[in-house]
Amino acid sequence: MSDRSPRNRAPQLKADPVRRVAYKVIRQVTAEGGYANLVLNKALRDARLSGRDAAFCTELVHGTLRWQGTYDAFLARSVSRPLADLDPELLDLLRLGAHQLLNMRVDSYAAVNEMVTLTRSELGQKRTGLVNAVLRKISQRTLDQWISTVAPTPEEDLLGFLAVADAHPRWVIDAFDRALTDGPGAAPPGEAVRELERLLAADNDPPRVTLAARPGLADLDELVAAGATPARWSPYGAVLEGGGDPGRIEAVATGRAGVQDEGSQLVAIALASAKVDGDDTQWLDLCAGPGGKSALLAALVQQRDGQLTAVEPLKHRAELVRSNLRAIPGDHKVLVGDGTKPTWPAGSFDRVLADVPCSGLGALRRRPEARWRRTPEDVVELRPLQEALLDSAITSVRPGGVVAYVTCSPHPDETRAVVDAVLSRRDDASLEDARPLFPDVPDLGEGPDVQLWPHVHGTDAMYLALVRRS
Ligand SMILES: C[S@@+](CC[C@H](N)C(=O)[O-])C[C@H]1O[C@@H](n2cnc3c(N)ncnc32)[C@H](O)[C@@H]1O
Repeated sequence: MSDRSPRNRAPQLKADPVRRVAYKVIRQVTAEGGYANLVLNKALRDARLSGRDAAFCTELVHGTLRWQGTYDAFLARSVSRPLADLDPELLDLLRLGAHQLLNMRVDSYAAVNEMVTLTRSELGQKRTGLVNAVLRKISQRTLDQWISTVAPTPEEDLLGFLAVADAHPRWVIDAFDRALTDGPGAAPPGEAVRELERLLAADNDPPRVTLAARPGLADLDELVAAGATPARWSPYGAVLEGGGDPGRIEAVATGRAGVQDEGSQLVAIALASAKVDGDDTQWLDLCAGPGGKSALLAALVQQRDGQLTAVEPLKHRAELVRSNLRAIPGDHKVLVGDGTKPTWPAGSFDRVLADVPCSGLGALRRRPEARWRRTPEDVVELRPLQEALLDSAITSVRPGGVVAYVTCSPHPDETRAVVDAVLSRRDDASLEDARPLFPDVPDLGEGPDVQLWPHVHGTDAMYLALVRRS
């Protein structure tokens, strides 16, 4: 963020409206479990912030949330009582101040004064002394100096150092390290640490907005004419380099194109392009909400005169699937139901997507708060459902048909471990090499499953295993 003189001005009596909006958004995320992107977009609209003010507010919110755990480690050294004893609203103000002092080019004097003024207006005069004192302490060191103060040295504990320096919970770093060491597309021996560092850095960069032209309804030229650049591998993908509101593009507004990460497009295309002999008209999306992949699959099966059935247990998410399918011709069905309890006969489908609920650790770039909200227990708790859904997907596909097991997480306990466990109990299904279904995509390793990475492919960390029913 560049130095913005209006933000570096002398102390104000009234709180800066942009910082106030940022603070309110952060409160809704940390106290009420809101999703930063949704809450922020609404708050920017309600406060009519645009241009530089909107960009400043976005950086305040995203940066503060992304770096939360690291700032807490610094704050714990700067406050005389345990952080857990601080009022949560005060802690959020301190985190917001720390972000401006350590990661944005805001003048320290201005940052502290603005936060004191904001404290006075939001929490009353009594709290201003503590905020002033703590933020002055924070301002006495640079980010690197703070990291050396609180983190283990890289020689002592490299992953512990990276957890602080790159703002990821330690358990997440351990999982990424495992995936990069022995998962599909593992880094060459000795390279895993460098890869891990690149991955963590990529997670701290906001992703570019990628669009998918729905086959038969829009083509890439139309998106390019609207200012997008063709994506690297998806024949339907285009990137809005400068960001901006995708809804202004007519094809997106009318549902002929959608916003979809290139990795999500690639896994759906991979399922659609696996070789299947015989009938190929009945496709199932077993975990469909909100329906990004359903839309791409429905458009593709429509070109084969076929039909997509999409299943989603949550009514409001099933509505989102319907809305995503609204522009796609054909007799596609959206069922509100539990994918582990099929209401259709076994072997009804030629292709099945099981894009199972997961920790989402592959999409940390787009969800700034997610890394601190998820816990290792989430991964453990999701496991039985993931296994049951893959099992049900295999039962739902006919002999000779294929299942794509997909997660937007590279955590080994959600990817290979699930596939191995399910296949070890079934003698009617086996794993196939999925790499040829990703033509031209580099660095897919030894297979047979595929792991995409933000730092290698610029996509979310999508995982795909291709299972064929015998
Ligand atoms: C990773 S998301 C799917 C994303 C979707 N394929 C897309 O591209 O938009 C997983 C979905 O599975 C749904 N889900 C949860 N439990 C389920 C179950 N028992 N059966 C089917 N779907 C389930 C969740 O509600 C969520 O919408």
